[in-house]
Amino acid sequence: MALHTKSLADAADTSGARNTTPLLEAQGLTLRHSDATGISDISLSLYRGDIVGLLGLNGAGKSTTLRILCGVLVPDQGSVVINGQSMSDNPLQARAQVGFLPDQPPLYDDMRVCEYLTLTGRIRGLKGKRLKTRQLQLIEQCALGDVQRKIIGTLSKGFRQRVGLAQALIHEPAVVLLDEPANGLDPQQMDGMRKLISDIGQQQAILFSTHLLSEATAICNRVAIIHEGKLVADRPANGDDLQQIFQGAIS
Ligand SMILES: Nc1ncnc2c1ncn2[C@@H]1O[C@H](COP(=O)(O)OP(=O)(O)OP(=O)(O)O)[C@@H](O)[C@H]1O
Repeated sequence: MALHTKSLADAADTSGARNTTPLLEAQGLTLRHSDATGISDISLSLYRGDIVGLLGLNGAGKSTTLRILCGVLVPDQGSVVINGQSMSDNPLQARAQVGFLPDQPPLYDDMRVCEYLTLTGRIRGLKGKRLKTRQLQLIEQCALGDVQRKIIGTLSKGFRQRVGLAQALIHEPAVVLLDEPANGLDPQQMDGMRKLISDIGQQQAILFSTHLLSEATAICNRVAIIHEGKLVADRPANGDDLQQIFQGAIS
């Protein structure tokens, strides 16, 4: 796994990606919930080929950050630009370039998997041959072939996550945001999810949240540590000091 992690980091670093415009640029994001919790002054950039783990404990602010980045929440302060489109000035154009898998996948339990992918594709503006092609690609990529005719409500947690991921990817977004995609999966399903994230991260930029440092270092080229609403580190995932930094931040 260490070798795999290194190859991902190298792929991102040797592609010249750092010389290009970020696919996602967040500056000074601040949001206070009614009870004064939330996030404060979070800045983050993602480039093509980045797979970044947003690592933090329960309540650290991971979901709040991801929801702001995908345009579901509006921050009190700060800005988000997705592939050159400002989330505040051009929200439709910016949101069209983001795929989001929330912590609870937004599924319709009484639909079949293939019907759901048709629906979510249409919502994202796909139709005709393009829609059919993307459905077929995602059924293969997310290994949904055996369940494509099944009712979503009958699927296991792992397959529900895969369907949720497929809806996040259907419009080929520049930026993919995943809120604890491996949560509740068994080790085999977790391996499958990691492989999927590694595959899609080659062409896009991915930010996913996790509680686990091991999860982040397994597939990411960078790890951003969030604690009590603040970003306390943003480092290469293969840095020897990550464990120490994470322990220091949360103790
Ligand atoms: N809608 C809301 N209203 C009030 N407080 C909220 C709301 N959403 C989140 N919070 C609070 O903001 C803080 C950050 O929550 P958030 O869900 O972003 O954390 P998280 O890192 O995703 O946590 P977890 O790992 O448990 O999902 C927490 O203290 C949470 O209770």
